[in-house]
Amino acid sequence: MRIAVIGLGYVGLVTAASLSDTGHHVIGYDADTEKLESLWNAEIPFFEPGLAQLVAKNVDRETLSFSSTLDTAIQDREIIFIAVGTPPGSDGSADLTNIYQVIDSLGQLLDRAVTIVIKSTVPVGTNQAIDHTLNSLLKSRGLQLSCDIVSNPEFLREGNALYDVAHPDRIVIGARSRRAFDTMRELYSPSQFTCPVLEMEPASAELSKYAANAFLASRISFVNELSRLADAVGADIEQISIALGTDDRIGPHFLRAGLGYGGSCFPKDILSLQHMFREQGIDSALTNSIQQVNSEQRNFFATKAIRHFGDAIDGSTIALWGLTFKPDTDDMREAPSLELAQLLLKAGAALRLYDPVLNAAIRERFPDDSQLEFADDMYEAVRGADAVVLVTEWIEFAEPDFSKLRGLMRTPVLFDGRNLWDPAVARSEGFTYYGVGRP
Ligand SMILES: NC(=O)C1=CN([C@@H]2O[C@H](COP(=O)(O)OP(=O)(O)OC[C@H]3O[C@@H](n4cnc5c(N)ncnc54)[C@H](O)[C@@H]3O)[C@@H](O)[C@H]2O)C=CC1
Ligand SMILES: O=C(O)[C@H]1O[C@H](OP(=O)(O)OP(=O)(O)OC[C@H]2O[C@@H](n3ccc(=O)[nH]c3=O)[C@H](O)[C@@H]2O)[C@H](O)[C@@H](O)[C@@H]1O
Repeated sequence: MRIAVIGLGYVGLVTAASLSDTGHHVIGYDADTEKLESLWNAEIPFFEPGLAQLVAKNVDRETLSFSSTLDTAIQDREIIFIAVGTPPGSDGSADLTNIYQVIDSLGQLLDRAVTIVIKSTVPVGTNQAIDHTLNSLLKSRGLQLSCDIVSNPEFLREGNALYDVAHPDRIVIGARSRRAFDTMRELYSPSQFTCPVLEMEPASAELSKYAANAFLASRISFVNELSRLADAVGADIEQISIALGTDDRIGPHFLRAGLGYGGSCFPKDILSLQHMFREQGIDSALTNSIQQVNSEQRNFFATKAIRHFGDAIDGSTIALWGLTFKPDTDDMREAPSLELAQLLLKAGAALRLYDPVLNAAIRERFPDDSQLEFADDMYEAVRGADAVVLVTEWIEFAEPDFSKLRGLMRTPVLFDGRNLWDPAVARSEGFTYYGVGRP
């Protein structure tokens, strides 16, 4: 099928590359000209494993290309995906400015009926409102055509995005006509999509996306809250998570205690969901507490370091390993490292920061502070340090050379914010070890 993808961020570019790889013909467009320049130069503007190769492969075989104008991007297309950002507004609701910019332009440019697919995460009612806006714009131009608006929320995880898009657990389609459902089924007909295709009303599709993210986030907050009790009573949250996860009714995923979730989506989508509850005048005590528990978790963990050092934290040097919100991405949106760094700096520690994908954009996210410096190597970061705080569980941190580490550090103390290391091994190597909810 002939497809346009508008918005080439994490979701848009992965969608464009993956659909082109299944044999569809895809043209991508983004309002950010620098992003397009990089793509024309075969550079991917962000880090996602495997994406550079997939883009290059499909550009080469001419199933994927990029356009500098919306007008050319949508010419002769059957389906137009919209995957622009929907960041949180000041009241927590999703800011739909980017989406409506695209819809207004489409209202001026379209001269044929197409299927418009909303991939961006949008509050309930948005698809219906877009339907009204776009089709009114077309009508005001004297055109007798009606575009189908389809909600097709995305469930990919950064760092795992190509796999997730190629092997989804389900495909959710919210539409109002048989024609739209059939177009989407044809789009997802390539044999790799063996999962259930769920057809529903757009409102249910929109809310399914928020429900999934809030539910996953609630599991994380639940284990994190429990980890504080485990810490206090000498129980081990890792063993408790296994005991929980082996119950078929619960399942093992998203039960890892740590520093809480970050990223562009859980925090913003929960704010947006809270806003929807407020708008309807419905109490949302459970949803409200997900985010509250999450931010408390950073304090809970920073307090371990602050208590360990006492007054001596002023004058101490602490290395932070892992800065991105999770491994295998360079995304710093709502990364726990940002909050943790602030808390430790405020307590008086000097910080040495390292991340495997450390780049200028990551450095810029931290305060310009004489007490904070960056290291280009994980061991360089710990030279003369009084403690290491493991913030993001990149694979390269999984099995450090403990004896080298001990030799480089001033005092051998580990704060393992992701329960990545075996406490018994760390202690046998001569380290004082603190995890999350572990005795
Ligand atoms: N990042 C993720 O893992 C996931 C994100 N989502 C949702 O997908 C949407 C996009 O998220 P990301 O890809 O992370 O955002 P992003 O910020 O990485 O990319 C958005 C892109 O849209 C472009 N854009 C903004 N306004 C535009 C316009 N008027 N015309 C053309 N391009 C425009 C921006 O320049 C940017 O390149 C959001 O609604 C998000 O909630 C859903 C599932 C997963
Ligand atoms: O809407 C979105 O943007 C996406 O949000 C999440 O994906 P993502 O944020 O990329 O990454 P996750 O793997 O879900 O991790 C989110 C955060 O939770 C944390 N986490 C995850 C799992 C866990 O057990 N414990 C835990 O603290 C991670 O460290 C990370 O900070 C969802 O998993 C995707 O399904 C969804 O499409």
